[in-house]
Amino acid sequence: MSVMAPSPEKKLTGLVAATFTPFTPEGELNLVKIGPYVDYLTKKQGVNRIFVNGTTGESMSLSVAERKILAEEWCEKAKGKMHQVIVHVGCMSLKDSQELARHAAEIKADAIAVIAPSFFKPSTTDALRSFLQKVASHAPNLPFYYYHIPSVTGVNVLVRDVLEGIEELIPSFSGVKFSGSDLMDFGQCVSYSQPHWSLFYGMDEQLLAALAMGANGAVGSTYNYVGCPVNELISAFEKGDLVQARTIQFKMQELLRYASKLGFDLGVNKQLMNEVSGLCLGPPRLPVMPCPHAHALSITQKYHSIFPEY
Ligand SMILES: CC(=O)N[C@@H]([C@@H](O)[C@H](O)[C@H](O)CO)[C@@H](O)CC(=O)C(=O)O
Repeated sequence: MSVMAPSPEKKLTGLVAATFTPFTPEGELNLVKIGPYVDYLTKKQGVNRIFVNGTTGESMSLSVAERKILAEEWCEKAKGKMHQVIVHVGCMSLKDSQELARHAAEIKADAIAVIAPSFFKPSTTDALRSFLQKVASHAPNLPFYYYHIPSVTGVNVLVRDVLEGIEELIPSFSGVKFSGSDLMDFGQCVSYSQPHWSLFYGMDEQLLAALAMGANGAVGSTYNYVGCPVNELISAFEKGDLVQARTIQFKMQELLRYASKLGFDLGVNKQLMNEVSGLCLGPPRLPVMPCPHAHALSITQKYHSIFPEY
């Protein structure tokens, strides 16, 4: 199989929303919501890139068949509207991950990402690198991102070590979605990064620090509903207006701090999105619990008091 180097004009930058998976009240996929969801992100949130079937999308609670249907629908509805659709294909099983990688290539996704398996965890960095290589090789022409999220996977390797000579192993390697708090490791990844790679930061509450460290952009759940202010944060940072960038980051932190006191988990996060967007994306899937109504109202009020203009 021939391997295409990722084209520089497709280099990922800016804000990427990690999408929620729309469910019916009965817990089945609710595909009719995906078209309006894409329009909401592009028109109301100024977000033109999506990361689907990730943590926010509850990928690990979905079947392989459901993940394929979702990936297809996201790619279809995003056509001509979104700049990029990245499909997360990581699973506990290597075979399932490879199947999803091949499928992502078939449906012409723009890129794939893979999380570390977390039931049987890779015992060494090399074991993780081998897993990633075996998945990437099933979609050799798609840009490939390693998805680091140690708070969820418990796989706390240094990403910089994962990157050592990685293009010899994975020629399609294109960067990292770094959802960890270790900014030294992140900085070392930036320092080692190749010009065509993208290093995306995924702890939304401290994006500004990652931008200062050299992040090319951000992937996160909150960009579903704070896309506009965070785009302003990035612009302010690029203009060197740190006071304005900090003001926006602090507002986001205030919202998340408030929500955390009420137990900010995926169920609460999804309900906040439902309230703010009006999209009715349904409840989360068990074992994630739906958000208590009173909490959702209280956090939504806080959102509107912090971001009255949106
Ligand atoms: C643990 C977790 O869910 N992290 C989120 C963040 O966006 C997170 O919700 C945010 O920083 C608030 O804590 C993302 O990194 C996850 C993500 O991008 C994804 O859905 O794949």
